[in-house]
Amino acid sequence: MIGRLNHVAIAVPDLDEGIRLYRDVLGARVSEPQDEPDHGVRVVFVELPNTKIELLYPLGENSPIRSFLEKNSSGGIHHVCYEVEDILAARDRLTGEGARILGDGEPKIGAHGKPVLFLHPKDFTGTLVELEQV
Ligand SMILES: C[C@@H](C(=O)O)C(=O)SCCNC(=O)CCNC(=O)[C@H](O)C(C)(C)COP(=O)(O)OP(=O)(O)OC[C@H]1O[C@@H](n2cnc3c(N)ncnc32)[C@H](O)[C@@H]1OP(=O)(O)O
Ligand SMILES: [Co+2]
Repeated sequence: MIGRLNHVAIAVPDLDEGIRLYRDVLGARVSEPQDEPDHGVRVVFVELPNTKIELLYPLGENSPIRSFLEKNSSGGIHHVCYEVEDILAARDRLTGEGARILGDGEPKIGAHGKPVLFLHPKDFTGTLVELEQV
């Protein structure tokens, strides 16, 4: 059911420093920061030949990454995003398997303008999983 790895997300305590590290030190192509108020994050995409790295910085008081950064003060890998062809079919199959969909269970539009869902990290060996319909 899952397809390609769309991105690996890294939460960062300092977005400018994250951009500097990926652009100037590692020599990658890095997008302009974009605010995603529906998701409570500011994001930057690092474009690699085979996938993307999403640098995440909290936006707003209720950012879902705030407590993660409190526990991981240097930042850290926050989630992996797998592509699916049909997000509602994926959701129904996963809920049938007992996995918990985060939020209200309905897809939101993600940073690429496509529907996304998140699965509880405790149901996937401690890793927060995002699904994106492509
Ligand atoms: C723009 C979009 C896109 O790409 O298109 C995005 O990616 S937006 C990316 C940002 N959006 C999201 O992450 C949305 C989905 N995330 C959420 O709903 C939340 O972050 C949760 C995953 C439910 C965690 O919420 P919160 O940190 O407030 O809860 P909590 O501190 O009580 O954590 C509950 C337990 O889960 C663990 N936990 C929390 N975040 C985790 C993570 N990222 N990876 C692995 N484990 C994690 C905690 O350590 C804790 O375990 P212990 O109890 O063992 O200590
Ligand atoms: Co993401």
